[in-house]
Amino acid sequence: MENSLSRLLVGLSVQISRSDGRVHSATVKSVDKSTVMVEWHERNMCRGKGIDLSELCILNPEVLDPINSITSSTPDPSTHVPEKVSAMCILFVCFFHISGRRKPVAPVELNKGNKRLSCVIKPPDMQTKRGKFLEGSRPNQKFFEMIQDFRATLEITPLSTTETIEPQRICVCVRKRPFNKQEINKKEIDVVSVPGKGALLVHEPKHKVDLTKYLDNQVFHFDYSFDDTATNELVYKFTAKPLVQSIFEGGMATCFAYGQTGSGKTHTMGGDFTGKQQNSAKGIYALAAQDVFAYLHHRRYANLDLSAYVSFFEIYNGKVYDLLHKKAKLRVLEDERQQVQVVGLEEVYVTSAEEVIKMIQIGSSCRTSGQTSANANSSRSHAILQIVLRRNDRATTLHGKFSLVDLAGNEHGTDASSNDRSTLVETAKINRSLLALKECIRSLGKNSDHIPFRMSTLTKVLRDSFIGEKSRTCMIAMVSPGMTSCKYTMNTLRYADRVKELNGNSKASEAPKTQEPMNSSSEEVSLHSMNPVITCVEVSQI
Ligand SMILES: Nc1ncnc2c1ncn2[C@@H]1O[C@H](COP(=O)(O)OP(=O)(O)OP(=O)(O)O)[C@@H](O)[C@H]1O
Repeated sequence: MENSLSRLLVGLSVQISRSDGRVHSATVKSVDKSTVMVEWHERNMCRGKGIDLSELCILNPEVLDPINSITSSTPDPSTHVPEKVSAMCILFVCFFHISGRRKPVAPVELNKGNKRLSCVIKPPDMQTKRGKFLEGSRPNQKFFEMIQDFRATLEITPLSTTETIEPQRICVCVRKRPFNKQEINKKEIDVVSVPGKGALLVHEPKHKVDLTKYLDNQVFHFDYSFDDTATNELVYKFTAKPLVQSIFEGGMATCFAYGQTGSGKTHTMGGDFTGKQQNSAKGIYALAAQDVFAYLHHRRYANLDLSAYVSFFEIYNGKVYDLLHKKAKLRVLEDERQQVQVVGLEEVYVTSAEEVIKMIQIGSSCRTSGQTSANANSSRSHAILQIVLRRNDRATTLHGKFSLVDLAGNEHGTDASSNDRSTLVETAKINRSLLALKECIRSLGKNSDHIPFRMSTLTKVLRDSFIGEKSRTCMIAMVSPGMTSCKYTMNTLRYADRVKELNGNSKASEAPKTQEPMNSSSEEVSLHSMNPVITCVEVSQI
């Protein structure tokens, strides 16, 4: 039966429909049960995929013609009638299936019958692998294949390390983390594609009312997009690194890691994990500290006579806890001049990046093991590491500050599964602070006089990050790749998109002109070439 059908169809030019909606011609190569393998040429490559026979018939009703013409014409004695009849039967069944009976078919049955894959036609040894891959069943196999099919059409432009970095007042980036072991074991589907040039796509699996599966492919554009192979060093280079220089020029810099729990915020900021051990030297905190000391020891800034200090604290449920002082509870006060002070916050004088890394380790361990329920709390608290530059004068005047923030998981904003009172209060606080943060960055982007920093403890303690011409902000939105995180991924991207959208629309958001980026190996640059006025934001004692 299959042979007959193959003979009738193989070599035919047919129209095929791609998961991105394109319809184009392809050639039938083989028929296997109800799946028709087709091939076509695209970008100098031979590509192919399997299509359900019923689907092929919808787009190509003329494939029925050869049979019709055979049956309507005078019988040819040389033709093997039983074969033609069986082929006709298959096509008839297929046509019948499409025109009337498809809707009531249960999705499971659709899954079984509608095997569809997209692949680049490769040499025979690779095709064997493809066969094996086809056999592997996974939940939502159809969606998996549709995404693969879509990805095959994407042009990938990897982020080059030599790419020039545009100075921006507000920079918004996105980073996709790789699958973890658990997700691989569960055969999770990767619904996020990062083609590069700041773009990121979410292939949101959806069902039509008749249960037909389709992908809602949504594109987002950011300043930079990092795929799951990006290292912390690469992410740092394009995000926080450009901000280091601004604190030496009297500015306030802030770098936020935003995203769902488990999306990689702590990995990015605090350093990657080897088992349960975190390598604090490999996170953005440590990489920024290294650059701060490189700048501090450079001749360009030597005359400023600056010293570096570190503080590390956590905001949980609107309360501030000092991570460098056994989680001591601290008070946030504001004076009549709107200067905000975290009373008693330990600011440790540091002389090297290694010392900062030690502080990060102390603070991180305090964050995760300071309380019985602290592990759960870590994803519900904001952790803030501040590297402060002070002048070596009597008042140790504040010169510049870099705040690196590992935000609480944003999924609480949409997760209403718990009605436990304390969780609801906690959720409300997180939502409020994330909303306030967005509003403050928005005001910064607009150069607005009114900064709604009083909306939350987070924005109160970061108040000086949102004021002044030299404030610079970077947000790294983290996303998990899996289909089960799709809803949260979309929320993260919409939030980040909103921040970027404001940035893009606002003329005032253009980055203030800074000096040429400093190269530690470059010749000494005279202080005359620097901005003549160094703005100092003084923190008054309350
Ligand atoms: N880019 C990455 N490469 C490899 N592993 C990663 C990456 N990002 C995250 N991970 C791993 O994923 C797990 C969760 O990451 P992480 O703890 O950083 O998430 P999180 O967003 O900080 O979560 P929470 O909000 O609960 O603190 C960790 O085991 C981490 O090592």
